[in-house]
Amino acid sequence: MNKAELFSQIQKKSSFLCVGLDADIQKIPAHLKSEKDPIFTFCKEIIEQTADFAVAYKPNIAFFEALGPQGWETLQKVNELIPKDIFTIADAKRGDIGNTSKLYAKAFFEKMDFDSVTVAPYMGVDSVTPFLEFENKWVILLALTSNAGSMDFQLIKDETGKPMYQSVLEKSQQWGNSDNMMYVVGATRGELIGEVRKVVPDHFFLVPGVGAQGGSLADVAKYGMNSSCGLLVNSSRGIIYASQDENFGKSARSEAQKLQEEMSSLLDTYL
Ligand SMILES: O=c1ccn([C@@H]2O[C@H](COP(=O)(O)O)[C@@H](O)[C@H]2O)c(=O)[nH]1
Repeated sequence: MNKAELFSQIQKKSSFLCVGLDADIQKIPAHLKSEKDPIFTFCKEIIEQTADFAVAYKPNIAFFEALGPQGWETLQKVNELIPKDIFTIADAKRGDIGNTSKLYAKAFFEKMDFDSVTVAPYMGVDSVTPFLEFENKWVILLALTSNAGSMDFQLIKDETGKPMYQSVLEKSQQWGNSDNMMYVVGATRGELIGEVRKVVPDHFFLVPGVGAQGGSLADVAKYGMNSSCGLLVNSSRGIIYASQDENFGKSARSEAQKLQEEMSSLLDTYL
């Protein structure tokens, strides 16, 4: 999916919601555990109930990998189930020496046909560029993450006062552009999102951290929205575990709808 197609979906649905599929076998409703593939059944119901409001789905690969070989099969089946006009993100946080990154890219883009994969920038140019060699596929580079540990490295300033996340943003401009690269920017970072936006005015941000991590959707839009929206805001646990009984799908739908309605009004305000 290209940038224009993504923006068109955002306009059509009045939404920039990404539903995170962090499908934890310990947390899914008890009645699903007797199913042949409980995680698949769970994700299927979540996708069917939320697809009207979502412009992206983000399976976090950890939750599938943790199930062993069966988990990879489940991930593939889940990805195939997602409607083709909805953007898909493999949240895998990959990145290694060039020849290894190349095979990670092949796995997620060719074998599994995801639209995008999250990539860690720490190993630099040769670890990231192999992911950029696939047409209509995207790298989503970790820039300013939502967790407390992001302070350990990302906010360290160099001798000119520039924080490390800013160096990541600037350097990576030499690798990709706003048609094949997005950045992870945590919703918990408040007005720092505006600082990121100043450095990369045209790129999309994948923004985790609303819902369970307490980030403010209004602040994300205020500081981060650009003329093509430029935001995919993720919520995982706040949607998929809205209830853990037989009605979990309907509860997820209702949470997704609430976020979409807020997003619709933010799009009216800022676009
Ligand atoms: O900075 C980051 C990068 C990735 N994540 C991932 O996003 C979701 C958030 O889940 P919630 O339940 O909505 O908190 C999860 O998959 C994380 O691994 C992040 O939170 N922050």
